[in-house]
Amino acid sequence: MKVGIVGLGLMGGSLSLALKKHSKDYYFIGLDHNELHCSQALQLGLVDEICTSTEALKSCDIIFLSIPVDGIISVSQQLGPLNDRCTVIDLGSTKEKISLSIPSDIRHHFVAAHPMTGTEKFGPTAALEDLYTDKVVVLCDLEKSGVHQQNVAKKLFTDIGMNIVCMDAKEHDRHAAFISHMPHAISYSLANSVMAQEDSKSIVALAGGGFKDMSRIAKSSPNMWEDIFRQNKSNVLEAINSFQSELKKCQKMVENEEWETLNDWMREANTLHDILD
Ligand SMILES: NC(=O)C1=CN([C@@H]2O[C@H](COP(=O)(O)OP(=O)(O)OC[C@H]3O[C@@H](n4cnc5c(N)ncnc54)[C@H](O)[C@@H]3O)[C@@H](O)[C@H]2O)C=CC1
Ligand SMILES: O=C(O)C(=O)Cc1ccc(O)cc1
Repeated sequence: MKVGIVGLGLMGGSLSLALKKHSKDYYFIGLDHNELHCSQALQLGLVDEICTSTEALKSCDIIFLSIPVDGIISVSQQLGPLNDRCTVIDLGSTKEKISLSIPSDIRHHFVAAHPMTGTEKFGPTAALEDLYTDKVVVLCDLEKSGVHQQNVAKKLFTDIGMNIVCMDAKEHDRHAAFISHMPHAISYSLANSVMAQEDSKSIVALAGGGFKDMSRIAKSSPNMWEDIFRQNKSNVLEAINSFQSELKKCQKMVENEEWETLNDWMREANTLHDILD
């Protein structure tokens, strides 16, 4: 089975490691516009071969697009005619613009997927063999994918231990804005607001677990997140608005010394972890 991976970073590299762990029958061809990432991917054994154009991927059974979400749209427009059995799977964090932008003559080759797992690290050296194990992958607008392509994607994600959830791309993007994209916007804001007030010495001396937990994802790739905020702009703005209104509530309760109301508001927030844990 020949597998092409466009984008040899955290997601593409981890996928290669997970598939290799599951079976020895895969041969990986990698494509990445960063030469250092290509040599690191070869060195780390993430790919067997590097190619320099999408033309060389046309003989692959499966092609993964694991590059930032605007890149996914441009590459999918350059792929051109594909052989009948080829399945193209994108791993982008947004789904609606991607699903709608794939040229209609090759739309059935595509499966729009979002693995709900990742880290704040990026590049080939961030790849992890178990990143996908026991995690959820959302498959979007699956009725637009060919039957063969649906089956290939479902089998592959199941083989690496993932649980599949299906929904339409529009619905996905709204959920993702609240549960994933807004938390990243908040973490970047937290990091910048603390750095604007505190010098690095005090941050190092005083940073406790809570601050470290909340600012971890502020280390995430700006290139990746710029594209996500652009593609999911209206949902992200709605999510930020709703967060701002909660923060304003907190501000007002402290300002007006409404301690009991504040206590109830925090008790309500505590119940999130009855759902998550
Ligand atoms: N980082 C995360 O936790 C998650 C990321 N995703 C999605 O997965 C995709 C990949 O993200 P990561 O692997 O984290 O990023 P990454 O930054 O670790 O890797 C991306 C790789 O693609 C290369 N690249 C970028 N544009 C390219 C292009 N046009 N042609 C060829 N190579 C190109 C970069 O040089 C880099 O090696 C993104 O669409 C992201 O939204 C999805 C779930 C989680
Ligand atoms: O590092 C974390 O906790 C993340 O939340 C990573 C992440 C980033 C982007 C996604 O689309 C999904 C997961």
